[in-house]
Amino acid sequence: MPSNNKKRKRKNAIQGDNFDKDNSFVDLDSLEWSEVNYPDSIFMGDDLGGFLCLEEVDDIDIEYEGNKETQGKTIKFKKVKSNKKLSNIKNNNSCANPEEPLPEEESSKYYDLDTFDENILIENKEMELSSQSEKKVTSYDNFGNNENQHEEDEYDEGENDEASIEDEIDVDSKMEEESASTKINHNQTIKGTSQNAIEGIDLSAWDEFNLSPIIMNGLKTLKFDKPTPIQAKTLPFSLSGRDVVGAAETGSGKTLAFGIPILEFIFKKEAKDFENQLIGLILTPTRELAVQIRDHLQNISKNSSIKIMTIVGGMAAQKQQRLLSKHPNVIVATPGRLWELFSENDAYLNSLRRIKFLVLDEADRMLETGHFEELNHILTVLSRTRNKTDEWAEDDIKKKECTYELSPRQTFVFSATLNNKLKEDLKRKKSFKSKKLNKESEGTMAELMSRLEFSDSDPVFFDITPDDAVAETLQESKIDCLTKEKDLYMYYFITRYPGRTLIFVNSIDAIRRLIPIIKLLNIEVFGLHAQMQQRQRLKNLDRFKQNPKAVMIASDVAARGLDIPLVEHVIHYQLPRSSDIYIHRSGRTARARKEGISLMLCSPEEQSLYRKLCLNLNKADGLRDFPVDRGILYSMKQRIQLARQIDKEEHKMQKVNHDNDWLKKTAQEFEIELDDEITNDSNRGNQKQAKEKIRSMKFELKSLLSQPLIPRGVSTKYLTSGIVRDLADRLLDGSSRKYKYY
Ligand SMILES: Nc1ncnc2c1ncn2[C@@H]1O[C@H](COP(=O)(O)OP(=O)(O)OP(=O)(O)O)[C@@H](O)[C@H]1O
Repeated sequence: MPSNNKKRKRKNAIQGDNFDKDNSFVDLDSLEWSEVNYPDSIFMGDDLGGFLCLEEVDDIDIEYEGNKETQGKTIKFKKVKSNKKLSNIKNNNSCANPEEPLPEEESSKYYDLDTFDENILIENKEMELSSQSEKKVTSYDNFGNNENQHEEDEYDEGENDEASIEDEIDVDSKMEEESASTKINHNQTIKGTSQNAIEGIDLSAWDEFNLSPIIMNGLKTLKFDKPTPIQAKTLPFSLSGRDVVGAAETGSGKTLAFGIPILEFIFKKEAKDFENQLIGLILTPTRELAVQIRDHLQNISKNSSIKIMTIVGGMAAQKQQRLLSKHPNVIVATPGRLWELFSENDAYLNSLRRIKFLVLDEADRMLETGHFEELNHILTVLSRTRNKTDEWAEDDIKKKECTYELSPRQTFVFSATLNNKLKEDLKRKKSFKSKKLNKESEGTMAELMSRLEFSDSDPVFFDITPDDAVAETLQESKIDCLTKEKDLYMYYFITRYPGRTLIFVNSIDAIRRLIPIIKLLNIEVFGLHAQMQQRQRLKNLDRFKQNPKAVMIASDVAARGLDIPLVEHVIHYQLPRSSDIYIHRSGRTARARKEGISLMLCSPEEQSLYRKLCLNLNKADGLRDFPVDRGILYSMKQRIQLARQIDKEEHKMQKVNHDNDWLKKTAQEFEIELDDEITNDSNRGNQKQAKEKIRSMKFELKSLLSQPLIPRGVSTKYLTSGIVRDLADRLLDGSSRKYKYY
């Protein structure tokens, strides 16, 4: 054992288990030891004789050397290669160490999601996963396995997934199949689809745009009888070749405002002119949004031979490489993965330089940490002035001369939240063309705009965001309550107004704390945050979409752009850090002129943030108080308290089990016989008691849940004046579902 007075634990020391035997012997002190965490109770009271801590090391094999007499006397250590790392990561993801549930106060501590990009966390983990699985795939290749094997490995992340999710992730595979099939002549397609098109929908409002039959059929099938205001305003310009910057409320149809001109450009051409050419690049801040945009564009161009693909992190890079080799016409991407795949490939970089359309969706979010660096690289590649100037010189980007003439490119920038300063500049037709910017402009929208190198000296700018920046059909409200009462009011709202509800929190710990409690209360609930595997994220989204009464607890990874059909309510369990986040979170409901409620749960500690938000949102009078029927709160409180208690006890038990398992395993490895006292085996009786307690509490909760919620004493329901009361009343009598379209 090493001489530094520390006991060390050997890990992965099973001979012949995934080990590469060709490695040579090593000196143990030269290895990367890492400290082992163990429960404090383990060595309590022992005379540890100078013991400091336990350390472990991965990928070491032990060999015993010597002849018959001396066998086992000499130990040698070999550094070996193991593929256990991948399975460790997988295990860590699928079964986190049980911990004590966090108290509300703690789990409500803020991660500043304006600056903290969860994607970076997951990206690192996934990069590791991805490179591991790629290595695995490559090694299969060496053994001569066929491509089907790759398919199995692509999402090698543990669980068996349902077909629906496979479908969702795998729409890109359809591109693969389609590109292999005979190319479709667009005129034939038009004939085919018009026969299937839904009759009886008047599309005359679209006539002025003279759209191709494929898109008209798509609009008909989707029953989009007229353009939304942002579409009506921007299409005449974007279709005639102008650059456009558009700001419009959430859910107002911005995707087609930038999507139609790209598709139209492709459909107006002969298939042979574009079939292998990358025409459009759409950059988005999140993966789910990229997948959603691709689906939306595919839906509108059904039965055409257009190839639209997503390039996003969290999905197998190998597969995305393979799809890229099929020459997509439109790529919807997150900047990070796009840069990862394109930066080392000159052919890809050249195809980027030739694009005819560049779109930045949710442009302002792209400025945030985690996106801007890669976006910067991409814009440097796309820059037309780069070869003539050293203004944007960047060491790590290959400065290859373009040997061909760059064709004109249209640029579209869209968001629901462009800042006021930028709007002012755009209104004043301030030119962003390659102007020198001062230090303060670094990383701002102004810098981004100048980097975009619009073809227009003044891009067309439309700002149709309402004064308070949220949809007219959104009813905004708040409940003032103590932090510890938030669970109760959340439960009150979701039971009193059942409907598809998205609950936003500011930390992943809060998601982990709330999900089991809501589950115990018999409500179907899912989580969505960036530390989740991409596959699990899509799966949860899919399930949430399928159940009209489901609840999803999400971090702000779900705040931008996601178009989930009929999200009726958004709850801000914790206040958003900025008014932009508030707008995007709330914008997950009340989309496409449908009604929706946004409810803020505001604790006393959040009051000053609340006032700032109202100021920025032009809501001098604040938000309306949501009417609460206090009569039934008492019975709800009992349920919530019981659910929280059960959850706490379950965590406690899991933790004891987990510690015991760890201890036994460790002792086995060291061949130490453990005392009953230490292993907690003597506590078996306590464990049994705890189980019994949980069982009886669950029984009690079940009985409470089966009883109707009866108001206690006289109902003290009070209703505030105005629209929220009206909406709450209408929600109660079920008459609020009026679906209006533009
Ligand atoms: N012309 C139309 N008529 C009716 N519905 C439409 C029309 N255009 C788009 N929609 C629908 O409106 C919804 C919102 O559209 P979209 O996702 O493009 O909004 P958005 O403005 O990009 O929102 P966000 O800012 O939240 O990303 C979608 O379900 C879309 O199918």
